[in-house]
Amino acid sequence: MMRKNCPGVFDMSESVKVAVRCRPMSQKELQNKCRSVVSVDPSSRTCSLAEGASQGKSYQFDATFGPEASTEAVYEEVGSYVVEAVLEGYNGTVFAYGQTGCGKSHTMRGFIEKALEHLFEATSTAAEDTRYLALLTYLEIYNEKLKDLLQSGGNENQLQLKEDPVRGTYVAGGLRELTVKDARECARLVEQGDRRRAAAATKMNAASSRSHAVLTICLEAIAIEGESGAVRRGRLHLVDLAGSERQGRTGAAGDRLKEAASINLSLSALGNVISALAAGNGRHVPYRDSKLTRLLRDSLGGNARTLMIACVSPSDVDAEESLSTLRYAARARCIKNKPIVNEDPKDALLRQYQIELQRLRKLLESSESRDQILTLPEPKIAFVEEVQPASQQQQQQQFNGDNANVLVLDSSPSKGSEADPEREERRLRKREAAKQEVLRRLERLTIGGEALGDAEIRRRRERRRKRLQALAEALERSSQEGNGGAFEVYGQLKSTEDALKRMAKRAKQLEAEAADLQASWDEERRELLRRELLAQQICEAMIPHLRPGCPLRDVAAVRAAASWCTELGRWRLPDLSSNSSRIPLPPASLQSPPPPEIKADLNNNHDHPSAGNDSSLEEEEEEAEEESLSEEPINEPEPLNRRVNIADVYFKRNRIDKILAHVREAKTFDASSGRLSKSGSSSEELNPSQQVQPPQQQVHPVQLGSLGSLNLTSGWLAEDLPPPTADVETGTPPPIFGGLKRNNLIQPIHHPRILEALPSYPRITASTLPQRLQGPIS
Ligand SMILES: Nc1ncnc2c1ncn2[C@@H]1O[C@H](COP(=O)(O)OP(=O)(O)OP(=O)(O)O)[C@@H](O)[C@H]1O
Repeated sequence: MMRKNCPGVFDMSESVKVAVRCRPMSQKELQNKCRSVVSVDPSSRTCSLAEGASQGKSYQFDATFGPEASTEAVYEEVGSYVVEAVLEGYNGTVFAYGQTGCGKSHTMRGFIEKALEHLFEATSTAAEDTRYLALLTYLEIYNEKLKDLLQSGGNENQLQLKEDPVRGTYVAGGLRELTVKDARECARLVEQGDRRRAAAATKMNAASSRSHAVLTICLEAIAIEGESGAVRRGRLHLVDLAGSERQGRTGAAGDRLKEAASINLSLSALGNVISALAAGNGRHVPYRDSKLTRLLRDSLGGNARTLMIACVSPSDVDAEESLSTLRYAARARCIKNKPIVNEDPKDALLRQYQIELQRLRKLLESSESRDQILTLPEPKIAFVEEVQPASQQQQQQQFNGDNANVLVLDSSPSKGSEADPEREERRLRKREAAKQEVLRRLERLTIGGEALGDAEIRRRRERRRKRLQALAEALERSSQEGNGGAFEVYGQLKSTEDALKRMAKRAKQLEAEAADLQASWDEERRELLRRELLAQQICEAMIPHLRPGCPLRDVAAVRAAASWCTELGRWRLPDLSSNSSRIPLPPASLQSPPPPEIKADLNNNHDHPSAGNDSSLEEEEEEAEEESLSEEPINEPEPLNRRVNIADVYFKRNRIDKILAHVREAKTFDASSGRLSKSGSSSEELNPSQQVQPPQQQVHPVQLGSLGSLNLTSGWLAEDLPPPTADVETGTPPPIFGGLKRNNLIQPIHHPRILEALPSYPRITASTLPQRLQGPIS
C-alpha cells in the first residue's frame, strides 16, 4: 500500500495560504534614492507600509519574508507543504501575484526548481511497492490565447479550455504531456519552455513576463503490492503570473500596451474571483471572465491546496501597488478550498495498469487460470525523450519490447496439474515471471525507489518530512487560535462592506427618483401658483365692476371667511345675501310685485338641492324673461318694471347672452321711429304714451347700464375705459361703466366688443335713446 509520507501534515485548515515576500531594493531604485517603505516582521507574520493610504496598518499573513530571505527558505517554509500534498494525491497550486518587477518570476523560478527536487526526492525514496508516473505540461496564456510551451509553434489556436465534472478544468486540443523521471529532465524542459515564453523589456522590468505561465506536474501513484492497487493522482500547478502594470509607469506602447491591457484584464478577473470567494455567502464567482480564472478554478475555492505568494517591492514609488497587493493577499486568506485526495481517477494513465494488475492477481489465485492471457495496454503517453528525436526510437523499442503487449501466463493444460508437482512448480515460476514482466514494464514507464540505496538522500527526505509535520501542526494551531477568528471577522466585515455598497447603490437610485419627483412636484406647484395668480388677477379685474358695498369687493375678507367643504369638494363662501349685498331696488313705482323670494346660493351654503340650485333659479328666470320678451307687448308699461329687476341678476353672464340673442333676433332698430323690428316679420311701434317715465329716484349708472342691457346698452366691461372714480362732492359711487357722465347724460361711449361684433347692433347715441329712458340722471 502507498505510504502516507507525512501523516497529519495536510489535515490543516483548508484556507488558501498566503505568504508575502518583499524583494530587496534594485540597483536602479538605490540610484534613484528611493526609500524602503515596506516593513516585514517574519516572527509575527505581518507586513506594513510606512507610507500611503494605510500607513501604519499592519496586515497579517501565514508567513512573511523580507529582502534577506532566500527563495530556498521561502520554499521550505511555505512551498514544500503544497508539494507534499501533491505526493499524497491532492491537487496543489502555488502562484505568485503582484505588480510588475516585484519578483514573481524570480520567486517562481526558484520554486519550480525546489518543487521538482522535492517531488523526485520523495518518489526516489518511496517504498519499492509504490510506482509513480510523472507527467509534465507547460502552458502559457498570452493575450487570452493558450500556447503550449513544450512545443515550438503550431497548435496554440487549437488549444481550448474544457470543463468536466470529474476531471475539472483541462486543456483539450493537443497540449503536450511528457513523462518525466527526474528533476534535471524537468528543469531542462522548463528552460526550453521559458525561452518560448513571451517576455520583453519595459521601463519597470528589463525582462518582464508578458504572459501567465502555468507549469503542471501530474503525479500518479500506484501501490502494486496493496490489496486494492488503488491509483492516486496529485496535480501541482506552479503559476507565474504576469504583473499588473500602469501604462504611464511602464511606458508600454504598441504590442506591449495590448499585452498590458490583456494582463490587467485577466488579473482584475482574478481579483474579482478572490473577492467573491473571500466574501462567501454563495456569491457568484466570475470564473469564466478570463482563461486564467477558468484554469485556476480548482485552485481557488475548489479541490486544491493553494499557496499564494504576494510579491511586493519595498520602494516608496511602488507603495500604492504594494498596498493593493497586500489588500488582495489579505482577502485571499479568506478563501476556503475543499481539497480531497484524488483516488482512482477514471482518466488516470496508471489505471490501465492497475486493472491488469488486479486481473493478474486473480489469475494467479485461480486454479483455472493457467491458460489465461495477460494483455498490457499500449501506452498513450509521450516520453520526455520524444522531445529529442534521436532517442525517440530507442525509447519506443525499450517500452514495447518484443511482442510485449501479450503475455502468456501459462499455456499448458491444467488437467492433472495438481498431481504433478514438477509441472505445478513450472507453472508457478511462469506466473512469477509474468508478474515480473508487468512490473518491469511499469518500471520502465514509472518511477519510484531509485534512491533507496542512497543514505544521504533518505536522511534528507526524513528531515524534510519531520519538519513538514512540525510545520503542519504549527499552522494548524495558528489557524485554530487566531487566524480562524480573523478569517471569520474579515469575512463578516467583507460581507458587511458588500451589503453597504449595495445599499449605497440603492440609495443613489432612490435619490435620483426623489429628485425626479421633486422636479415634477415643483413644476406642478408652479402651475398651481400661476393659476392662483390668474384667479387673483381675475378677481382684481372684476372688483371695479362690482357695485360698492358688495361684500365680494373685499376679496381678502371673503378668503379669510371661506371654509373648505369636504363633502362638496368646494369652498364654502361666507353668506353674501345680506341687504348690503343687494343692489338697491328702483323706486316703488317702477317695481313689479316682488318675485318669490329666492335666495341665490352664491356660497354653496344650501343643503336643499332645489333651494340652493343656482342653475334652476336661473333657468326659471330666463324662462320668465323669455316669456316677457316674446309674449308681452313691447309697449306695455309693465316691462320696464320687470326689466328693472334684471339688475338683480345682471352679473349672470348667460343671461346677458340670452338677451343678446334676442337682440340679435332684432333685425333692425329704427331709432328715429322708435320701432323695433322683430325677426324682420313683425314690427311694433313704440307708443310714446306708453313710454316709461324716467324714475324719480336717482338711478345709479350701474342700474342704468343694466337697463341698457336691453334698451340703453352701455358696456359691461370697463376695460376700454379709464378706471371709475368716486364723486367726492356728492359721495356718489364711481360709475362702474364708463360712457355715462353725470352732467352729460350720454357721451360717445365705447361699445363693448362683444356687441360691436354684432352686425345688426345699433350704435346708440343720446338722440337715439328712447324717450322713456331720457331723463335727469343727476
Ligand atoms: N528576492 C529577490 N532577490 C533579489 N533579486 C530579486 C528578488 N526578487 C526580484 N529580484 C529581481 O528583480 C527583478 C524583477 O524581478 P522579476 O522579473 O521576477 O519580476 P516580476 O514580478 O516577474 O516582473 P514581471 O511581472 O514584469 O514579469 C529581477 O531582476 C530579479 O532578479
